[in-house]
Amino acid sequence: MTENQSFSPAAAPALVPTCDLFDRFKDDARYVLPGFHDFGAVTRFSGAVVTVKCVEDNSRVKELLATPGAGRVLVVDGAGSLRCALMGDMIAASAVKHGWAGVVIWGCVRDVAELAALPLGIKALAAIPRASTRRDQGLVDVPVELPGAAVRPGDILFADEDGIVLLTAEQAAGLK
Ligand SMILES: O=C([O-])CC(=O)C(=O)O
Repeated sequence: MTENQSFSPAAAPALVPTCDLFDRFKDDARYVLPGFHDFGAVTRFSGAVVTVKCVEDNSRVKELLATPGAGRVLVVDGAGSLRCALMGDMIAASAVKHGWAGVVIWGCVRDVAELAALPLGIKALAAIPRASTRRDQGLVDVPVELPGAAVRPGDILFADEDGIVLLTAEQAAGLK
């Protein structure tokens, strides 16, 4: 168990609109560049970040989303690969069952009709039927990149229809 996995749901961040976060923090906040789309039934979500860095191998994504999420958000740095999906309906259903607030994937998903019915925030680049090949590769809880924004474990992510904003835990604490 890592430090982040002890994150308490009672300390969940407020659901502040991303545009309000810009108005407050300006360029002291981090903004993910456009290109992500909503695939889950939840389009507004926030939570402390857990990270995975993996390329065309969703071994770590599957494992992590089968552990208690406690309202956190999994950020998957898939290097933007459009060649295969890093999450489908089975893994996403597991995330719901385990209490994750959302999953942001710099890469693809599949089973999008089923994903659209799940009470989970899901932002990804696109859909593709092809699944990834599990080779037991991938890094957990490391600094990762999304387009336009470096992401560290323990950051607080806010997502809504306007996009994705990242704050440090210290910045987010000031919102309360
Ligand atoms: O198993 C996978 O790699 C992705 C998938 O189809 C699922 O989550 O249902």
